[in-house]
Parts: sequence; C-alpha cells; structure tokens
Amino acid sequence: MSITVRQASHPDAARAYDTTQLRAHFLVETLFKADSIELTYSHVDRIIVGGAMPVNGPLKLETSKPIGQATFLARRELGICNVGGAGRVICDGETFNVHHRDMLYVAMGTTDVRFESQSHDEPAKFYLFSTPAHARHRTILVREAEANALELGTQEQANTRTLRQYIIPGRVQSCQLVMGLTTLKPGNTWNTMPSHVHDRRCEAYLYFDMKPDTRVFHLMGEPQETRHLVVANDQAIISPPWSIHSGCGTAAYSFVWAMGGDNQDFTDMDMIPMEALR
Ligand SMILES: O=C(O)C(=O)C[C@H](O)C(=O)CO
Ligand SMILES: [Zn+2]
Repeated sequence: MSITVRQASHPDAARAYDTTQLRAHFLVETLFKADSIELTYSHVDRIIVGGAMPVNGPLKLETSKPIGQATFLARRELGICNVGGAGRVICDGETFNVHHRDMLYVAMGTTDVRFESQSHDEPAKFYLFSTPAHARHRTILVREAEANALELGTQEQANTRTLRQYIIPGRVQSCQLVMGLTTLKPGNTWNTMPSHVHDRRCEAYLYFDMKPDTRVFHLMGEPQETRHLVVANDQAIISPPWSIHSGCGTAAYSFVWAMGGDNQDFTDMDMIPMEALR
C-alpha cells in the first residue's frame, strides 16, 4: 500500500501554478496498480482518494500514519465504486459481490476490509473515497440499477448524460459522504456546464471507461481564473471548494463524483453565469 499526503492550496497560490504544479496538486495520475492499494490523503476536507486492484490475491486495507488511528475506518467512512471486472469486498467477514459500476458504502468502525477479483484476467478496480466520520451507519451495497437516476442535458449542448446518485440522503445514510456517477451518452462531451461551485463541500472526480486515445479537458479554478487539466482514463481530480469542476472530452466518458463537507444537499450549488467565466 502507498499513501501520499497533499496539502490544500489557497486559490491565490493556485493562480500562479504552471501545468506541472497544477497536476501535482489537483490530479491523481495513478490509482490502479496491480496487487496494490494506492492512496492520496488530501488536506482538502481530509478526504482520501485511491484505488485497490487485486490481481493475484486479496488485498487488505491497512491504516497508516496520516490516518492516525489503529484501523483505517476507526474514524472514517468509505465509498467504493468498482470500475473494473467483477469483484468482492469483504467487510468484517461479510462478503459483498461488487460488479462494474456498483457502489458499496462501508461504515465507520469496520475493522477489516479486503478486496478480491473474481477473475485474474479481468481484475476488479475498486475506486476508494473516504471522509472523516463521527457515527456508525449501515454498510450497504447499491447496484447501478438501484441508484437514483437523473436524465440531464440536451443534444444541442452536447451534454446529454445520466447522473446516478448512490450514496445520498434518503438512499444510503452516511455522516458526510455523498457519491454517484455520471455517464455521457455517445456523441456528447460536456459535463457540469453551466458550471458551479459549492464552498460547503469539496468534490473529487474519477474519469473512467475512456478509450486509451481519448482525453478529458477538466476545467478547474475560480470562475474568473479557470485552468484546465488534461485527464486520461482512470485518473482522478481533487476539486477544492473554491473551484469549478467541469469538463469536455474528445469522446464520451463516465466519471465518479464524490463529495464531503458541511452539508449533504446535492442541490446546494452556486451556479456560475456564463458571462462570469474567464
Ligand atoms: O453531470 C453532472 O452535472 C455532474 O455529475 C455534477 C456533479 O455531480 C457535481 O458537481 C455535484 O455537485
Ligand atoms: Zn459539484
């Protein structure tokens, strides 16, 4: 297992970052490495983003110094989305079969979390998003078909997409973690435009199910100071509360979005008028 700690950036500092610095602070390039758990601990809302990719055997989620607890989930909750082949997550001895695009919410206080792939040839890729927690809720699996589905966008605006809310009040109870995934319809390229910010919550995006030769130009920054990050398949973005998070792909794509912060109100967004974007 590897864990990298990233400091939060003030927007005044981020304005001066060059491409290399922008990528070092906001892009997570490697989440899935065979037989490894790769984690990034961010001081933005103390979220952890990462990936677990069991190929030749099971992987166990261990704690480490930045977490400061005897077990990973002693004071945390965890959202897991499988973006690879079929797999299993075993939580304190209970097995959950997690298929491609299913999500599992794992409760605070779970002491033993293990990851397995069903097939060595098509390994599972478990995307991990964790936030601090103060209460134990129920560990629960949500299949893609069980999530709340919202149809958004128009073909004219090249942003026809299905947004699925998996871990959200009313569906899965959590302390602060909110998580789901959005899939663009073929021929559509834009996500989350018109853009928004929500200073009450940070957000992370994992772009996935992209062909190797496609890219997403992820837009970030304060609305009047936008920047872009060129993102390949299976790479993640840490979006601080002051930043827009939007993107345009060279082809259709999917992304897992996940949030943590002061509220769990999905609709609490400050929309940015087009004329305010720079
Ligand atoms: O397609 C979209 O629009 C999104 O997926 C938006 C994200 O879910 C989001 O930014 C929620 O705050
Ligand atoms: Zn958002």
